[in-house]
Amino acid sequence: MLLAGKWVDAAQTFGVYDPQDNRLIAHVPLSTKEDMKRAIDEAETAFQRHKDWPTHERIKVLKATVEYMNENKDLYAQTIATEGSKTITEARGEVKRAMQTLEISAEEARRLKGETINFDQNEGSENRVGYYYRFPVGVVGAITPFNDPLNLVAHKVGPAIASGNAIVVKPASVTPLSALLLADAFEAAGLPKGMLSVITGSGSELGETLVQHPAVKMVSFTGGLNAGEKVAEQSGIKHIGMELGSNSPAIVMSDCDLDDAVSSCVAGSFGAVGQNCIGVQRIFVERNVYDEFVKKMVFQTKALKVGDKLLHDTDVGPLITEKEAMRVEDWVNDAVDQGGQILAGGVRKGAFYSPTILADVPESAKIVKEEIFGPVVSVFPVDSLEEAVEKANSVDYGLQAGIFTKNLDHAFYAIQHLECGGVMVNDTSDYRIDEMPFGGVKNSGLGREGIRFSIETMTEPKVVAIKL
Ligand SMILES: NC(=O)c1ccc[n+]([C@@H]2O[C@H](COP(=O)([O-])OP(=O)(O)OC[C@H]3O[C@@H](n4cnc5c(N)ncnc54)[C@H](O)[C@@H]3O)[C@@H](O)[C@H]2O)c1
Ligand SMILES: O=C[C@H](O)CS(=O)(=O)O
Repeated sequence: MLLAGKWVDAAQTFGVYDPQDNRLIAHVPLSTKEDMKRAIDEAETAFQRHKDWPTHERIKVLKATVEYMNENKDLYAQTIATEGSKTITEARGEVKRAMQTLEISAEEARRLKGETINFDQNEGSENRVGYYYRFPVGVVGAITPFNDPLNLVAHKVGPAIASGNAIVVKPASVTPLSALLLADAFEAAGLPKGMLSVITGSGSELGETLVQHPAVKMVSFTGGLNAGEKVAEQSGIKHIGMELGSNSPAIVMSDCDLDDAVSSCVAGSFGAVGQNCIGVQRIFVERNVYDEFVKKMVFQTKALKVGDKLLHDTDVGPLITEKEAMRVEDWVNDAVDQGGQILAGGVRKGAFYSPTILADVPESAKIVKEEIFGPVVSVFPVDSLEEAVEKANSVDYGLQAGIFTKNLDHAFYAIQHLECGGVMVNDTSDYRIDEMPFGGVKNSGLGREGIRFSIETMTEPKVVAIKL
């Protein structure tokens, strides 16, 4: 088989399929542990060779990468929409964000600095001057999920390159093409050979090799809790960044703009087919507006167009596999068996699952306690903000949360008491700009992404004290 200009044994490849119709769209290398080790060794060699790679050159490569992506943005969008679940409209949005992520990375490269230290604050150190500066850890190992196959890879590669690191990426096996295209852009932009490698294949097979390799000094993982726990166990004494799952709540108070809350919750629950770490999964509505809220949300949800991802007026595409759609169906049926009511949706057709609203679901149900990662949201009436916050906090995740209210006291109570990494006021949890600190507490992860924050985990401070 001819693959990327090289003849390879077909057994050394695996297929990438469009989840919409199971059409084979590409073959990519089924890399081995030896391939991963070779990529890491190349990364280490490249890092050592380019330790003095000047910041202005790093900025130039990042900016040239963005230019290349902009010239090919239709190809990038088409690839995201074809290999993944996103509609073409959502995919175009992701390409724009990925370019922005790399632009911010170039800016943060310029801002990467240390500080002077006034040693004379200590008696006996009056004759010392100095500072600390940040230096790159060396080789970063990155493992990325399927749902944002371009921007979440950019969120690792951008800061790594900006801070002078080499990086080896293991993308999700179902959506590797976007990561490979990103590598093409960096190559076209003149990134020195070996500074970035994308190694495709099985996560469990290659992930262990990547995170345990002694040359890998920082592990940056984004994915589900199960895999994240394995990566954390395997990594050992290394810098580690964990961006994991969630089960995000929205609180709707009666004093809010209800129409705004409804439209935001519909978008936040069903965007990207709900395969979104900060998607809305639970909505707590103050009882005196609960019926009106539910009626309006059901109406808008039923109006969503589910269908062909590549059509511009499609709102919701397929889940990433039919198997995932069947899992979502099972979780909904489990909730119904426990007394839950389906107010909208609840219908599966192949990999498609209609946007679903559940009511009267017991709080002990799996679909309330765990991460559904699908187009299903559960609504609950509450009698007070305190009750809403207590219920919002009653899961083992804490990534982001949203509260709709015009009352500042309510907003600041929620800000103070919600256990999570981000609180959005008058918006849902599904809000992020790529520069802000992003991450969660409890089982939602360790550390923060967002370019400047990623760079901190990919660099080490070194103190310099000069005795005069
Ligand atoms: N917090 C965030 O920023 C964020 C962003 C996107 C997705 N996510 C989470 O990711 C999950 C969905 O993505 P997914 O289905 O691709 O996740 P996943 O955990 O199944 O896979 C994520 C990555 O880990 C690899 N992997 C799987 N098992 C592994 C192992 N044992 N060792 C090493 N690597 C392994 C996979 O190949 C993939 O590249 C959801 O839980 C979602 O919330 C979190
Ligand atoms: O799925 C989780 C993503 O990190 C959310 S976003 O696409 O970056 O906003």
